[in-house]
Amino acid sequence: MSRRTGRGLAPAAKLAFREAPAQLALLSAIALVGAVLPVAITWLTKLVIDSVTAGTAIDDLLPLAIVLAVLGALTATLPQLTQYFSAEAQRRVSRAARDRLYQAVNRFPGLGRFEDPQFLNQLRLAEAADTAPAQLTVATIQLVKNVIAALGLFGSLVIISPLIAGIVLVAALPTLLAELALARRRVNTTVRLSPDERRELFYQLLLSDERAGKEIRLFGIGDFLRGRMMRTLSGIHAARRTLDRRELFVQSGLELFAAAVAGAGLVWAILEAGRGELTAGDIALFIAAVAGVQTAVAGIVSLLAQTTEQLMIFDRYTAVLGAPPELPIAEHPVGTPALQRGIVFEDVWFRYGDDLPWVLRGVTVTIPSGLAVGLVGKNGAGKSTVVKLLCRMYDPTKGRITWDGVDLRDLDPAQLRARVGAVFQDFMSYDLTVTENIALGDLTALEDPDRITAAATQADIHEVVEKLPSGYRTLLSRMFADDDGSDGTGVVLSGGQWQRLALARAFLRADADLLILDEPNAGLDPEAEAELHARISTLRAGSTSVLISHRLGTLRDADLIVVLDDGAVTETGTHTSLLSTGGTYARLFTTQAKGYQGS
Ligand SMILES: Nc1ncnc2c1ncn2[C@@H]1O[C@H](COP(=O)(O)OP(=O)(O)OP(=O)(O)O)[C@@H](O)[C@H]1O
Repeated sequence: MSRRTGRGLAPAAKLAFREAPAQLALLSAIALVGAVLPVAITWLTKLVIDSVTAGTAIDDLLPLAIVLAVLGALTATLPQLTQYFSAEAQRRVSRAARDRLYQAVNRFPGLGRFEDPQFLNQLRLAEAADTAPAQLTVATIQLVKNVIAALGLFGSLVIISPLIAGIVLVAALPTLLAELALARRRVNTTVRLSPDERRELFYQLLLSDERAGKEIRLFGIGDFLRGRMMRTLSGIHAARRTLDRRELFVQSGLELFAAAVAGAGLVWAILEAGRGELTAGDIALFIAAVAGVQTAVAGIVSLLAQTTEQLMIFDRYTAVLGAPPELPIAEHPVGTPALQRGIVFEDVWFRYGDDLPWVLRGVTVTIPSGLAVGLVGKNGAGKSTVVKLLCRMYDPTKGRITWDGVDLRDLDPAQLRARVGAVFQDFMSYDLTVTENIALGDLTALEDPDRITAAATQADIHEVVEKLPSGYRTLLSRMFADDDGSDGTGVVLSGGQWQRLALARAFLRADADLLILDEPNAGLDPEAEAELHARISTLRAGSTSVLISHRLGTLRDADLIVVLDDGAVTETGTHTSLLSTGGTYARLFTTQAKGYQGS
């Protein structure tokens, strides 16, 4: 166990003892009893045998036999008690460990970590490590127990034959080294297989996903995906098989070696007894002590290996917990005041990774406070990226974005986001009730049905909701059943209806300083789209909005239209001024208008 890995033991034990103090204290007490019992039983057995062979009266032997029987019964119950209390400790500690892990995950301010495969591998290992603190602590307690037991039995062996005692001890050394090497190999294999296991999980989820199911069936790609999943699984199994084989050979070899040492010791003891050097009780003590020491040493070795393995896994857990925020958070963030003047992009350059192409190339644009700004551009021009930067999901690679003159980097991201309402292009549909789906926009509305209804009405989904089986309490899911189990099928909305719910979620923040709608009308019919825009202009009159749409007609009333082309702003102006300039906007608009007129 390296010193770096070993350092994880203290925080793991601290967490474990804080979450399950009673269980771990009981486990320690049970372990102590379990450590002393084998030594006591071994010596009592010798005493009984020697007394029998010396012809001691049965009345004197009976109390000894009863004590032995009681100790035997106690020995039999200890494993069950150990199992019960360690399972309970495991549950309590892993619950706390998981809670901490996802608190840490929630603390990452941006999206960068979730697009980093290395971090995702780390996270997958950390997710599997929530049992590590309890396992480590229980293993350490068991380790101490085995050391005490081994010392007691070893002492007994030394009394009979220091030479054999020495041989048994030395014989344990290769086992220890081999088991530690195997433990390290096991963890390295798990780390190496983590990306494959994530991929295998991806295929599994895909094959049972309702949305993917449509394409899978239409294109007939189920067997293709299943084949890929099975190939990945075979690769994982092959790696694990290689490891298992190695363990089989190493461990069988070690077992044979231990048996040979014990056998040789037994032959020696019988020869000694033949020469009258050892009594029958001595032989019984010898056999029990050799077996006991070997079992205890094997236990120590396997616990050390387990501890090493768990510590290496716990290392990944602490790595995720200790990962710094991927966006620098100002030590003393400036409060985010209500937007007065506007948001300014100052020569903003952005790419998603150092080895990826530039997505924004020197964007300089002002979103003046109180105006509705339309963002227009071809697919991949960088519109949604601008939106993500506005919410500070990422920081510009070069340049800066200011909120009333303050760099977004100097603001507290949570405060900034509290001032923004948004419907993203890839908005979420939650398998929750209608109320919950809307209230996620502002959790304070969860207990305020009037606000929920008002937001739903503004998004023009109220009437649809009222017709649902349980109105606003209807569960929108085919994946989960209602809690009361009365409706096993759940309700599914149409694409446009989901989009309206996402709008309602954003409208809960109707007084937000900035409302961003990234193609909120993609799933809406033309009438609904016109109504939506009329409603937004009334609702947001005098407030700042950024609207993205490929249907340029819906943006013609925007106070300012910004055209983005290949990551750069190429035109800005009103609909009328841009049409008269005859640039990209004019070309796109005229093409669309012609399309609608059928000419
Ligand atoms: N998370 C990401 N990681 C890497 N590249 C990305 C990521 N998101 C977007 N991109 C790339 O950035 C470019 C701009 O994408 P963006 O989504 O901003 O365009 P858009 O103008 O909103 O396009 P559309 O009209 O199709 O929605 C694209 O080339 C895309 O491949």
